[in-house]
Amino acid sequence: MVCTVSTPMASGPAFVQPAPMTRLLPTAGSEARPQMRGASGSSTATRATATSVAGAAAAAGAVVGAGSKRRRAGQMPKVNLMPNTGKMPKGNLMPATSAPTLEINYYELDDVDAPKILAAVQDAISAAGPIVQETSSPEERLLKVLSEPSVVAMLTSISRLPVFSYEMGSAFKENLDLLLALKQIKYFWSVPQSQLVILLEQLARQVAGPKAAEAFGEFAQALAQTSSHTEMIKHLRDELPAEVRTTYMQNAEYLETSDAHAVYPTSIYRQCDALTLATEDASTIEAVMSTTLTTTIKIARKVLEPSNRLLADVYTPLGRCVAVVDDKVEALYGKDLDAYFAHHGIEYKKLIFSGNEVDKDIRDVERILVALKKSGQGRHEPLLVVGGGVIADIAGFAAALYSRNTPYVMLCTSIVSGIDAGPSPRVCCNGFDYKNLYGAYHPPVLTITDRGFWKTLHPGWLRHGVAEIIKMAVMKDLSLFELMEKWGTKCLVTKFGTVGESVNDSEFQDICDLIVGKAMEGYVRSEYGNLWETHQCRPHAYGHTWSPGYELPSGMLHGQAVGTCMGFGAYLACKADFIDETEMSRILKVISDCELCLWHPVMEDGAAVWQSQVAMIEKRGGNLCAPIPRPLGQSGYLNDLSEEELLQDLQTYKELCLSYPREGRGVEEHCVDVGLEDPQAKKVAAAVPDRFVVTPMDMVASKLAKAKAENDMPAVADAVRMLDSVDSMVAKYSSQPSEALRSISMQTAKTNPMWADAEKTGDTTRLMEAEMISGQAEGQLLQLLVKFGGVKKVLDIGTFTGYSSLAMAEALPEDGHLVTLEREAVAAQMAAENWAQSQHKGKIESRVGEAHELLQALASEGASFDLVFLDVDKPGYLALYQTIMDSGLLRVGGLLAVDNTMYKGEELSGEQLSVNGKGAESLNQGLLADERVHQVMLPLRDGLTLAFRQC
Ligand SMILES: C[S@@+](CC[C@H](N)C(=O)[O-])C[C@H]1O[C@@H](n2cnc3c(N)ncnc32)[C@H](O)[C@@H]1O
Repeated sequence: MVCTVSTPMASGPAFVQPAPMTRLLPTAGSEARPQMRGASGSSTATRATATSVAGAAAAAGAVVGAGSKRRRAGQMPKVNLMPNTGKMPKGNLMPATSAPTLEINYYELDDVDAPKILAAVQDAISAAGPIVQETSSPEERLLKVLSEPSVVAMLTSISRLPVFSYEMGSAFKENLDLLLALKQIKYFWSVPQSQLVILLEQLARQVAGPKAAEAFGEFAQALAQTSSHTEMIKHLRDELPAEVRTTYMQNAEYLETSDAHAVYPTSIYRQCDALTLATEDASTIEAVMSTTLTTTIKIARKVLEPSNRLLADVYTPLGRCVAVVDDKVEALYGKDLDAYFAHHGIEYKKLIFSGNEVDKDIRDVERILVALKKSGQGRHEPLLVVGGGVIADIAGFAAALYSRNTPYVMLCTSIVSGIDAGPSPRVCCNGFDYKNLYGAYHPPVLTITDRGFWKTLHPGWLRHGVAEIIKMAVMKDLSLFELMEKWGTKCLVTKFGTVGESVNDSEFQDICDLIVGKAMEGYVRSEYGNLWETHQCRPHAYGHTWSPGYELPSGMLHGQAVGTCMGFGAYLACKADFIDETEMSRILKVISDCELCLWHPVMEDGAAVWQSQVAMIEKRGGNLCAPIPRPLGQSGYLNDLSEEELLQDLQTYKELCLSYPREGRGVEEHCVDVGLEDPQAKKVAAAVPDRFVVTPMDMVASKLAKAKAENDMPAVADAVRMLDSVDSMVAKYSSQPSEALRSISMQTAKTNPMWADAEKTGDTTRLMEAEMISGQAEGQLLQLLVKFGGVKKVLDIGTFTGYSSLAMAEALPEDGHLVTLEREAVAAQMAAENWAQSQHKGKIESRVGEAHELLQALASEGASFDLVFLDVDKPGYLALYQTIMDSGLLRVGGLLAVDNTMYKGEELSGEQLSVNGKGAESLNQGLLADERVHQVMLPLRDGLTLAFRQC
């Protein structure tokens, strides 16, 4: 699909086409200048300049001469300019001014003559074909191609065409790929060398077939290997033969005044035009301005396979690609993206951002802007945006803001972005708890939808996206509706032909593409003609009139809420005689078959639904303008619905829905059902003041949340300082350790180099670290437990340098006994040396070996302990725990203390657990499932769990 979006330049009074153009202003100089004409004046000098330049182009064989000019650069509306006769047209009540009006026209372009353009392209391609296959260097071949008279003629003449105009679109509407190439060829002078050759290849494919295109393709690949292929064509001018150079330069000079877009473009995807009318004394000026944007949409397959050139053709000429990528997409397809760009020799800079609704704040947009600046993003190079609806919205908005507008290519990876948010001109972010409060109108220059990405979508997300397809089908396309009736369920089950047997079902593959393409086409047909939302007849707002009032409170997925609103809209359409009952039933059935919600209990709150209608009327400029089908497949608008009627209609609609499967309810209706946070819960939590801050951790979390919301780095630093100080505070206000324990801490702190050597020499079986020591807070807790519990017999599993052993021994009574187990003889030896000076050393018995074996031995000796401290390698935790319990090593009424049960917070981070993290998790689960113990996990240091053996 190739679309040109043009905003209407004029509305209101009818204008009449002007007499042929003449200019009043001289044309010399480098800036594009407006051409101003008075009622009757003209400048022959200026006209002579234009004619002589046009003559030069004609001499080179240009297909369109100066005799056939248009005034429009882009697709200007068919305006009729008022003849400036000084007399008012009949029926006009406005008095005429006697002074002549000055009229400023900005551009002067050639007429579109499709057969001539086509012939010129054919001539150029057949002349260039043999040249690109020569054996000389790619650089030489390119110069030769550019010097070929028919190529010169084609390029210069296309550069003078209104390529974004309605006439151009109509002339080439039967061949959209040709139209797309011609739109860009206009800018040939300023595009990179590679880009021009890729465009020639595309032209060749359209006018001379795949074989001819192949030769250009090979040439493009050879050229892409040269160091200069990213340089603009105009930089080759001095290497061209003199007469060729002169022709190109004269063309450039001519364009400077007739259409500067073509010779000094800031963007090859948008143009401007205006009509300015001024009284002779310039005391009153009436002007209208327009912006014309061009965009392309492709429903494609296997976009990231190296053989697919859609992205490569955009980024090879630039030599690099800067991309904003959704973090979840990066996790799933990051390697494929890396490999794709590496294969094509394109430098790939990826900027990863979260694509969650909660991360759709203006600060998230700002973060993207900062990243773009850091990556040196240029205003000419299209940014690549890869992801779903949220990334499409925030990265598109960042692109709109960056350098006031930067083009971007949207690679849609979700169903919602693939048919709705992706090609949407409405880019935005949330603010002050309002969805999409800030935004701009900035569609991508290229949107690519590849449903291959949908295979990894949660089924709930697919359903939610299907709602948008049904929306377009009901409002715009009966044939799409019929496809959904027939294939909607299968699309859901097979994730649009991306899983199971359906992958090899070519007929179904085509059906899926057709459904996606038609949904997309319906969407842009509704949206692109009303780009700035300057009126409210917006068919794509079907299903979006009443549900905004209850979507958040219900916690429903957007698509599910849209389902309810579409169903209700269909019911109202039937009631208004816009559709008949059969059509209404068909609509409700498709919604229900696609497992979407028709009715949700939240709709019982009629007052809230009415409030939504009131808010919508305000938003829609005082009109309800609720889009509903009229008839099925076409759009109508409901404008009057009183509160009383609404409440009554909701009740009748509810009764109707109850007869549908699941009593009208959807499958996995709510955000939480598909693993997403409930946005309402999030909103409520965000609104909760600091009164819920009751612990230092709460305070840190609260500060960090606030800092995140306000992008406040000093507040982040403050939170970090607090976190760092927690251990010091615990140490400060806990009993102080003995001198012997202090000494063990100090000695152990120096051991790291020694442990590294010991591992290398094989003196230890594992790498030990000074940080393995338990330390003061735990030491004091263990001492307290020994004292409080009247403990006499302690088992310390994991001696290391002897800190926990000595700490507990110090607390034991004189007749107390502690057995400590250690696998590494070196550590056990060091511990013994550390206790050597302590008066409590006699209470300690050290055993060296694998804990498991040592436990078996202790058990066979009939040993039993009041307190067991477990602090060894985590993967063995659960097995050791079971041995301790099953063998009776921990007596009933005894206490088990286990260290590191929160293992580095791995489980909290949500990242994949390490083997140690998994070991800690297994033990935690084991404790939970074991009724013999009553336990509590304390967030002391790395987590310390105390488990009392009750039976
Ligand atoms: C974290 S450190 C113990 C720290 C000590 N409790 C303290 O208070 O400083 C773990 C010790 O257990 C030992 N260890 C690890 N796994 C073991 C096992 N399966 N059997 C015996 N000892 C083991 C290690 O060699 C290490 O010295």
